Amino acid sequence: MYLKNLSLVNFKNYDEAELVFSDGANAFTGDNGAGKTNLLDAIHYLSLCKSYFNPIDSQQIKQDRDLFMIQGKFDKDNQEEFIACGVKKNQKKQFKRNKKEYTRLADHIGLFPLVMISPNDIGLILDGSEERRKFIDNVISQTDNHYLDELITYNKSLLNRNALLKRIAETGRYDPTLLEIFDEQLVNSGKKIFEKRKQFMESFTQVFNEHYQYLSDDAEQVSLIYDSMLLNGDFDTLLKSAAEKDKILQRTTVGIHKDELQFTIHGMPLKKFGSQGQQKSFLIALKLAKYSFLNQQKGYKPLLLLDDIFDKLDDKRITKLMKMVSEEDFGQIFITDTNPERLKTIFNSINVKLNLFTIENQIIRNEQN
Ligand SMILES: Nc1ncnc2c1ncn2[C@@H]1O[C@H](COP(=O)(O)OP(=O)(O)OP(=O)(O)O)[C@@H](O)[C@H]1O
Repeated sequence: MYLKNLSLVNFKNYDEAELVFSDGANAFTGDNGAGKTNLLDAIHYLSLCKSYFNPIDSQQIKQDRDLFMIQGKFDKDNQEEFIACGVKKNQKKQFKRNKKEYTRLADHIGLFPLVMISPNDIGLILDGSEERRKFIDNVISQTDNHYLDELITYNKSLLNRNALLKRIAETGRYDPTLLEIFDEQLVNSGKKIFEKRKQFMESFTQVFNEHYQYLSDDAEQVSLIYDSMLLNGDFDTLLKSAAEKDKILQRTTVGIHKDELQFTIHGMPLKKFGSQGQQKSFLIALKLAKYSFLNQQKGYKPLLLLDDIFDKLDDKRITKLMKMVSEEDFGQIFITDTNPERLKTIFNSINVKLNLFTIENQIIRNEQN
């Protein structure tokens, strides 16, 4: 599966743009603010119906214009697939596959899988545990529809239970039957989510380790550990024993909403002890593991988008990474960099053909390297 071409109208800083891609390595180069990341984001739209960076569709319309259009042709198993996305100010987003409009955007997601690696992702390491739970939830739910349903049910039950705990504290009154019902709902979906996360993490961690060790040349010992209260006991029992504490605190203190992914380097927390390059390598290995997982589950290779990937990585890691993503385990890739000479040198050194685009004042020139 690969994207053959892309056409834009009034998307972010572009009036109009037309690009034809190769099924291997493609790169966008230009100064800061030239619009390199915007092109990656347009590709992200075609694949996942939304921007990677900004959830508000209307803000992607070029300033002072009324609508944007993104169109692209994918090749999937030698069949052409024409995808079009249009957003008009104050109107619902239109999304079409082969000229037929989707009634549910969810039906499109997963058909053209994509993995983006961007400097924005550093929050996965530096921010709170919710970011890391979102990461695993996102990967699992891309290949398992039931998982998302269980998550929705769990979160609803959690809200209900917390609201009840608050009411109990405020009124002093207590309906044990209602609490039992919410507990049962929470335990039911919580256990399923826990089992899926645990099972997923077993294979994911292994692939992650392989990618990290390759990138770092086995120089560093890193680990990715799934930590859940449910590893220490049955959810039902844990919930019952925390009941009094929960009533005092007016919230549910045990459950899979407290799960954490621990990232360590040489046994110490990565957030505090990892260098910026090591943190970036960790992030890349996580995303590449996501890529491998989607590839294995879907049976075809997702697109891989690498935004500003070279900053903070040493030359050895950059070359290893580029070599890896250009080899047969990976498919079509898109890279952004401010420095065209660096890109040319790296791709020449690994003997891989690069389809290079140079962007200046909205003009996109294509030169084959
Ligand atoms: N809705 C919009 N209308 C007009 N311009 C926009 C809009 N959204 C973003 N831009 C412009 O797009 C430019 C940023 O583009 P982009 O992030 O793609 O740059 P880049 O080439 O990746 O830069 P860098 O090398 O700094 O990462 C900015 O100049 C910004 O003002």
